[in-house]
Amino acid sequence: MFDSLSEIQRKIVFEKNGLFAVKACPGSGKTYTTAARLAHKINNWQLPSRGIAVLSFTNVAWQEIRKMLDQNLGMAISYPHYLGTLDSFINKFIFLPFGHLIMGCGKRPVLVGEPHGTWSGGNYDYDYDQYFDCTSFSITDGVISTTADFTRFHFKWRNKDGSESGHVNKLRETKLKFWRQGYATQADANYFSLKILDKYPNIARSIAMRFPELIIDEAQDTSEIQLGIINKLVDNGLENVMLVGDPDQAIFEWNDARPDLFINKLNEWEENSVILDENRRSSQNICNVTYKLTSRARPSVAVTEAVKNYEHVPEIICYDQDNIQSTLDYFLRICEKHQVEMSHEKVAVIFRSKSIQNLILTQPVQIEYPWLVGKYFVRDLAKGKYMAENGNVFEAFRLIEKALYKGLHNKSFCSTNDLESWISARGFIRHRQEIMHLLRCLPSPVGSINEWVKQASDILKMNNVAIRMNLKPDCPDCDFDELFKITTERNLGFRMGTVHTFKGVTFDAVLLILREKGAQGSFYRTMLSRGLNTFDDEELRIAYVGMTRPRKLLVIAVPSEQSKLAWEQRLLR
Ligand SMILES: Nc1ncnc2c1ncn2[C@@H]1O[C@H](COP(=O)(O)OP(=O)(O)OP(=O)(O)O)[C@@H](O)[C@H]1O
Repeated sequence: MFDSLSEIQRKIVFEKNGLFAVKACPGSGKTYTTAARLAHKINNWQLPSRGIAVLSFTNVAWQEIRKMLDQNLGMAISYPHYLGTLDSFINKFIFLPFGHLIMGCGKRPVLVGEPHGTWSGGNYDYDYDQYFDCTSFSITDGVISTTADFTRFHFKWRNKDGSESGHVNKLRETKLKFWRQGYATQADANYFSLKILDKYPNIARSIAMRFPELIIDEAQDTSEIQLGIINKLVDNGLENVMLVGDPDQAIFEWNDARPDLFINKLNEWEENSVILDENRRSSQNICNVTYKLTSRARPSVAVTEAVKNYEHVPEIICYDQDNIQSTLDYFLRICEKHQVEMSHEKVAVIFRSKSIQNLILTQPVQIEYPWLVGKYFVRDLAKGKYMAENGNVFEAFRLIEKALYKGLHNKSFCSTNDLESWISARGFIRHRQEIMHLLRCLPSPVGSINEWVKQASDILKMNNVAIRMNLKPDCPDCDFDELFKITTERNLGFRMGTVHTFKGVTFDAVLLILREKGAQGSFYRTMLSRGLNTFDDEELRIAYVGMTRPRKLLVIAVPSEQSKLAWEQRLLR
């Protein structure tokens, strides 16, 4: 692992210390270098109860570091060091042990909402309780949405004159109510953690003692609050921080990413910082095209022997919405012609919008969901049965037991503790037997959901399970497959997913499918003709992350000749 490091990578691995940032282009070995630095540090570590924390943003990203260490050096990370997500670090060392000091609840808080579990709060359509899991607070204490999907809310956040609508205050009250009961979402956990470190500097000092070295991968995705937490640790004695990231790849699922935060840090620590600008993933042809979407003056240099001179020049093609299959066929023919092996590891179809996936899998674009607010356990029971029938009995069991708990106790959320106490009160064996019995007895998950719910209600009654199941009275009936079809890539032979799911991942060949507009509603061709680049707009960064995944083949598909022209003018001229 160490032998193949470039000179500048070696500097990062063996020499750099103190506070510094590494600004790097796609495929420049950010993950590889981070893993190598960690290995080198651990091999020379002298402190028995203090360690290095290596943090990334997604589970996929930190697992990639773990895999690189395991495969290259047979090394595993254990105490006193910590490898995981930044969120998990914040939860474990700040929020869960100390959250009660500041939340107004008398006990250790419980994390709810994704990724910790589904929140099903609220008892009627306009009940603000249902929004607890998709709202939080900003660094300046304003209520914010943590979902990009504003159709989830039954109201507008702003009045016509731009002022905050009265609904926002209702959301604030809901947040305070559930906080006092000890519930918090991940965004709340970050918000409170910054407040904890601010109010109790001793806690910040003890974390800086426990982890004298912090390495943050994908640091371009650090939010203002998370960066605030890192700054607090530095203010309280943390001496070694390495932030490694690429501002051109700052993209965030539910919020505008803030590449400027990383750039500010880079400027603040300029003297000690480093730039990694050799591309170890892609061909020079791909580098020559993709950099044109950024503000950089020159393409990065492709250095990997096996791909750097690969002859295929990225293509931009038009697709027909009603016949996306012909575009797929075209891409697969190119892969075949260039002898790219068709497999999930090597080939991917990547899109910005999930609606493209529906086109590929010929699923309905949108259906109205029949679930009633406050009765989401009906969905979970139906989904559990569907999953069991499709071979995923373990997950189905877990979904059904939590759904039953919520239905029987009229609760919005079932935490691990709730579930454990319920199971121990019922008796473990009886609990398992009853859930398995119900899983078997629930009607077969085919055809009409209305019909299924009627039959399932009777079955629950016969089994003395006292919960009432119903659906929205005026919702059109839908079919099980429409509701729950598990999107399977298995038969397609290649990977398929949104740009966000493939961040940091490498393929040999990529088909990137874009719509006319990004999710925020701006036309790509307008952004391109106005000369905007990845620094100006998150939609362009998302497209950039997608187009920098392949080693050898890149095909970008857009929906009209006009779009094609705009993309060609920017990337291919
Ligand atoms: N010094 C090196 N020796 C061998 N392989 C390397 C080296 N540096 C990087 N690589 C390889 O180059 C590829 C890209 O590296 P890596 O995934 O670390 O880049 P990255 O900068 O994290 O990419 P992205 O910005 O897209 O997330 C990987 O296959 C990695 O194993």
